[in-house]
Amino acid sequence: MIYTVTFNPALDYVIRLDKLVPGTINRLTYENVMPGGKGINVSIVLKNLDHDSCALGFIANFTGDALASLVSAHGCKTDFIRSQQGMTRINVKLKAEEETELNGIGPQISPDEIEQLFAKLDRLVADDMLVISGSVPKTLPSDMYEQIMSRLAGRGIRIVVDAELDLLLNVLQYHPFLIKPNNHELGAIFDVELKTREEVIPYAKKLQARGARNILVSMAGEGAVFVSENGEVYTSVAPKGTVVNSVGAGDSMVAGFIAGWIESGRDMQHAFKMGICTGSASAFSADFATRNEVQALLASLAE
Ligand SMILES: Nc1ncnc2c1ncn2[C@@H]1O[C@H](COP(=O)(O)OP(=O)(O)OP(=O)(O)O)[C@@H](O)[C@H]1O
Ligand SMILES: O=P(O)(O)OC[C@@]1(O)O[C@H](CO)[C@@H](O)[C@@H]1O
Repeated sequence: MIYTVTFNPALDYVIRLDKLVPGTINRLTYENVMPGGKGINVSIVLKNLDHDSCALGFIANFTGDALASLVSAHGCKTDFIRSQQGMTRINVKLKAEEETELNGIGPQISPDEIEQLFAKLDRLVADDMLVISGSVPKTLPSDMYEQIMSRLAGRGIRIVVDAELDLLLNVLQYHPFLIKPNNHELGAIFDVELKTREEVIPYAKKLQARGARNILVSMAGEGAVFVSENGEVYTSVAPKGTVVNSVGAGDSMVAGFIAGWIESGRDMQHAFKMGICTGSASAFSADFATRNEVQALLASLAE
């Protein structure tokens, strides 16, 4: 079974307007509420690709109810923990001349609620896959990723981590199956700017050497780089298309990689291509990638 953990889920309020003028009333030309949070996005895209998963995380209040029903409406299994204080956040994704994101705070999570999450994770068994991604709200201990990974170490569970800086660096000692920084996050770790796929390769190898088994570096419109635990290096351009909504492209890529890895009998190169095409298919549509959209991009990449 695949599980995803989202510590701080969200309702993504995606809005458009021609021009944002601060200090005035701005009228929207488009609005949509989507379930959000990185692990939840992975679960939704996995479902679009016909793979079941169970979304775990903390929700609270009426926004939490709305989130849970939206995720279920996508056909995803959920096992959320209900926090008693605060509310599931609303993250504003504003698209005008520039893209601006306002990510909310999220609920207060008690030690007892954290224990409830650990109890759920203790039920995972060998060959399960666990995706942990996204920020940790301030009311949770900053070492939540490490606590989970040390607790699950040695049990044959493949863990995928999509997180930034220290959250990522501190778990490498537990040998995650896959990590997915983008080129900016990878560059920030080594204090360099990485613009091309060729520039990314040596730094991906350096980060992998700190403990990750496989590393996938996403580069938005520039494509991606993959370094496997057997030393294979794959690079690819991104498929061509018009970007409609790139929120969650990275999460879609993670879902596509996992789906491709499972469907191909663990072929890393196929997983890599499927990851790229799923990320791009999501970027090219208002909603998340569908199976047909991914297949079409896979065909275009092969040409
Ligand atoms: N402009 C684009 N054109 C084509 N493909 C794109 C574009 N943006 C994203 N993608 C696809 O999605 C993948 C992941 O994108 P990106 O590198 O932006 O991830 P990310 O930074 O984790 O994104 P986010 O945090 O918004 O989910 C890319 O490797 C690429 O395959
Ligand atoms: O605040 P975090 O947890 O870092 O990111 C949350 C978020 O921006 O990430 C997803 C896109 O990847 C969105 O659905 C969501 O709003």
